[in-house]
Amino acid sequence: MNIVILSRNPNLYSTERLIKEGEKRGHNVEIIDPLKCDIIIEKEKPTIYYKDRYLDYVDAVIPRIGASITFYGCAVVRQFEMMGVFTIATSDAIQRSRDKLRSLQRLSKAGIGMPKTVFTNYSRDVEEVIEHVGGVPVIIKLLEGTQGLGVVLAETKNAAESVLEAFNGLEARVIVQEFIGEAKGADIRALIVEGQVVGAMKRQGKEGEFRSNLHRGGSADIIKLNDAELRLAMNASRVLKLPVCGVDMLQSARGPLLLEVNSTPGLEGIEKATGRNIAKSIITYIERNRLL
Ligand SMILES: Nc1ncnc2c1ncn2[C@@H]1O[C@H](COP(=O)(O)OP(=O)(O)OP(=O)(O)O)[C@@H](O)[C@H]1O
Ligand SMILES: [Mg+2]
Ligand SMILES: [Mg+2]
Repeated sequence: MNIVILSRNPNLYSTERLIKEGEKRGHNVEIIDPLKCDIIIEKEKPTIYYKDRYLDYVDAVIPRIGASITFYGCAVVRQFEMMGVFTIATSDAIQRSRDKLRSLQRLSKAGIGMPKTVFTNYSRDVEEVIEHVGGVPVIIKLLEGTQGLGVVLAETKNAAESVLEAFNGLEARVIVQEFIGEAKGADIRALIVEGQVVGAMKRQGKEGEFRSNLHRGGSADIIKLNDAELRLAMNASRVLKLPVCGVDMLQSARGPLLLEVNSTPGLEGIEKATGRNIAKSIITYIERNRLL
């Protein structure tokens, strides 16, 4: 099979692992920078031009699209879809998952537990907003943040007010969320392939840090999920139509609460914490499904 990894950086752990496992199984795996693709649209002959050739021989794509190039990256994935190429994440699903508000709205409708969340357009009635989520402390989050940047813990009403004012001044859209103190600075990342959990880790923020992101200095350990956690992870993958994804959740007194679903989950943390070969699971998933 000819497999294309859409990525800007060939040296990332995840990219290297996918190439290695793909080649081990006899596939030709190529990395293509989506920003260097020209999308050619005409009647009934969609194609993609890359460097000096047409990408008309590709059987499957693995999008690894960074948040900063979502628009262009998704346009390239969509073009592959139009060409009948199998993708492990559709352009629509990637785009939807990048917006936390849009995702949470869909997931709440599907009955998935989550921290109570408010989206508001102005900062005047901060008191009411804070009341909606049960009082301070509250979490304030940029809708399109990643790696824990743009996630703020406001411990007092004054702090919440200032943060909301600052984000408003920058015209940055945010959600206000109930702070789940029981999580104690930890969260769970479940890695899903083909709709099933193939590995899970608990990430613990460093001392004094409420964010558990590995990029913020957190550490990770393998964890066995209970039934409620397994169900939540698989439901989230199904609702957002992301058969391959990373589902983040918090453990709370009222059971697991969904934080977000990542359409391009990193493999390094989860493979190292669990000892599982997740790259191989992704390749075998492609083998089983591209002919469907
Ligand atoms: N409502 C909350 N209550 C308690 N802790 C929270 C809450 N929301 C987020 N956190 C903590 O902050 C971290 C970052 O939040 P979140 O995952 O929403 O942001 P992100 O920037 O999108 O991160 P990622 O890199 O995983 O995409 C979480 O992993 C969790 O540890
Ligand atoms: Mg995120
Ligand atoms: Mg997260």
